[in-house]
Amino acid sequence: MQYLIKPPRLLNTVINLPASKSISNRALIMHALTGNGTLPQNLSDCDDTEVMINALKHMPETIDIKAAGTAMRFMTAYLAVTPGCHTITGTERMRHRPIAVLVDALRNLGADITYGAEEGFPPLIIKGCNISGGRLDIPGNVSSQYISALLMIGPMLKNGLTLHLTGNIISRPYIDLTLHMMGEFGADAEWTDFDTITVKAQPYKTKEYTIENDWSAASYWYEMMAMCGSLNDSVSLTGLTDGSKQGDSSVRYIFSLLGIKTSFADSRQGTPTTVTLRNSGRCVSRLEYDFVSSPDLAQTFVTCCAVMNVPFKFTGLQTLKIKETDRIEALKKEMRKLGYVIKDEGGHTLYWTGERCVPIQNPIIETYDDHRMALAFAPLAFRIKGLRIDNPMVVTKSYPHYWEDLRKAGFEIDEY
Ligand SMILES: O=C(O)C1=C[C@@H](OP(=O)(O)O)[C@@H](O)[C@H](O)C1
Ligand SMILES: C=C(OP(=O)(O)O)C(=O)O
Repeated sequence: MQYLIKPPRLLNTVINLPASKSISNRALIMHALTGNGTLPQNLSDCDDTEVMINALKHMPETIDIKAAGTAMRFMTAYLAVTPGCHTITGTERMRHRPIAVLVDALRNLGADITYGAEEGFPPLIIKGCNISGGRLDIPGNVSSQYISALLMIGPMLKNGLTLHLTGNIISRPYIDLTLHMMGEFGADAEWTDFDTITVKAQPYKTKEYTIENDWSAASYWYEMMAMCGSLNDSVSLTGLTDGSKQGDSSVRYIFSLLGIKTSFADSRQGTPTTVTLRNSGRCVSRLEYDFVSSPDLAQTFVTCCAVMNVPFKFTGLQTLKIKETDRIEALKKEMRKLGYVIKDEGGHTLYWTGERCVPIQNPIIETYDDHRMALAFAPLAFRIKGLRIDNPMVVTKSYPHYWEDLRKAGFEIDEY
């Protein structure tokens, strides 16, 4: 199936964003480790959180985690300290997303995990047992989700846990988010050096918890504001917090360089409120940015900057090739269809010098089972006539009501 997307003339709408899947999936693990208490409120209704809710509720012998990276990594650590024997598997892509760093770390701590097929990749067969914990060196340059997964079981280990992260630490705000939430759930976990984290053997406490909405999802509305470019347009997004611990809240600063102004209805830090976006019409002529702390925003800015005719150099993208698809290749290929020649360097940088090629008429954007391909390309419809998105339902991984929200905002979406 494809969606043909026609934009509205004006963008004036209020959007209730989905809840953050990163916060939802952390809250679910911590809630499960407390053993009781009320379920966190405002959990995301996205696929990646639904698989986690079902896995924790039913604990079947074989857990199919589908395409959810966080759920795969967090559940692996959780199952390692939970009685019972489980196989955890996922989609074809998930069975090719590396997990050896986490499995090695858990095994070094005493966990009983075997590979069900290829060494280093899911499926995993995990027998829960008592792990005493201790100190461990672990690469911090592959996926922060391995670190978060280990940290979250730290309070349950007899000797607590000290992680020494080696290599260039990537996606650091996600580790900080984990530590912050662990503190909210009563754990004692903190950075004790710039590369070392210590978790005390101090159990979680039950906590009533409400999930903040998703700043990564907000990025697509920022992109639409930048694309439509009229001073009379405005988009309001609900449930976001000034001073959010979500790393992707940095989107507001990066988009300020592209002219988008952000204002909070309630300026008290830490209170979820409505955020209003307006376009000032002022924009930098070139953008350089290091996305090592916010890799999920890369697609938003690659698509947006090129179509706004802002040459760019984006670094820190080394993790993009092991996400839902190889995002470096997917971006280069699909942007070429639109007439933009994006180049990569060393597997960690994407840049655009302004070079153009002949665009395809009525282009069909492939989404490669990657929600962010659909989410980031759809806003380009403001500038690209006849834009179609292939397999548009991929958005359910993080933002199930995206297309409904676009329709609400006045987009016409026809199905083919
Ligand atoms: O911990 C998390 O919630 C996430 C961490 C990031 O992954 P990496 O640490 O693999 O970059 C991010 O890309 C992902 O969408 C969510
Ligand atoms: C990379 C992502 O998700 P995950 O790694 O959790 O599958 C994402 O949502 O962009």
